Amino acid sequence: MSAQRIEGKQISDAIRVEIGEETAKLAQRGIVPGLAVVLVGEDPASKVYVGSKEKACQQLGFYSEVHRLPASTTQEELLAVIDKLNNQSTIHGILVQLPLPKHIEEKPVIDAISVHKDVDGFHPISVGNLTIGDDSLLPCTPSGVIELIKRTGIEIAGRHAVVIGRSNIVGKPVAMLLLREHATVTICHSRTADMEAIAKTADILVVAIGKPKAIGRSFVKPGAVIIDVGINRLPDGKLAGDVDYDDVLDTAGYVTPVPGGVGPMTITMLMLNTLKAAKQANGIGE
Ligand SMILES: Nc1nc(=O)c2c([nH]1)NC[C@@H]1CN(c3ccc(C(=O)N[C@@H](CCC(=O)O)C(=O)O)cc3)C=[N+]21
Repeated sequence: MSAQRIEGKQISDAIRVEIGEETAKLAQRGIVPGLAVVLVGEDPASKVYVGSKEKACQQLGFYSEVHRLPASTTQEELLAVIDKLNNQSTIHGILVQLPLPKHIEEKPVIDAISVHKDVDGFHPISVGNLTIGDDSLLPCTPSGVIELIKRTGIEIAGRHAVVIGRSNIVGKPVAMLLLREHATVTICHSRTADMEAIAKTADILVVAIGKPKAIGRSFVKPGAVIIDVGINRLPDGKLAGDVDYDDVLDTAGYVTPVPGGVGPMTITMLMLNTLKAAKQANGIGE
């Protein structure tokens, strides 16, 4: 038996159609969702991602601004750009592309973004709201993971979900979201003793460790749902996930590909957050 491939690109396209319809309705009331992306420096991968975000905005009829700042930009200059965007009424979402150059501290920059415009969901208040179950803008990759699972028709409640990785941008928030969906959640990381044995008890296995093809079939319970968050550029230029896709195919029940899995969902959830922020700024509830 071969695992079913979860087509992230197709699911993402379907959600974008829904976002486009909502955006058209808002346009009739004179509301246009606006996203500002701030890119500091010349990281080639970041440039590609920022280009995809810009394209998604165009496709959906959003207003977008990209602020391309030189690598020499100071912390103060970056904070001044954020302050301006916080106060700009045409902008409902602000995303500062990470990683930032080494001379800029991440925390003061994230803290400076208005919680109402925090479409990355990285602000401490957004993280706190997620943790206590209050409404907030959810981090894009983690909410994309949940959407992929739900829209594939997979039940989360009562299942054992194992998250491999404990980063603030993926591992921790995806664990909180799975908990909110009533999974029993285990988080594994570099100090976990016998990760293989724990992973093998997972009904849902979410992998976000940033090591190409690190997770093979020896980590997989037969029939398990595997969500691969990794995007690693191999020396030959190809992309690989953190999961060895071909190796797990005969054991898993469902598996996401890379590319075409979680990646496209991340950008779609960013668009959804921007739409939500625009509605909230105009006093329109969910
Ligand atoms: N403040 C901030 N927020 C982010 O959300 C953020 C960030 N910084 N820094 C970088 C990471 C990475 N990221 C991706 C988004 C889309 C794809 C994506 O669409 N990938 C496609 C194509 C990949 C390709 O061909 O290069 C796929 O997986 O199929 C990947 C990665 C957002 N990030």
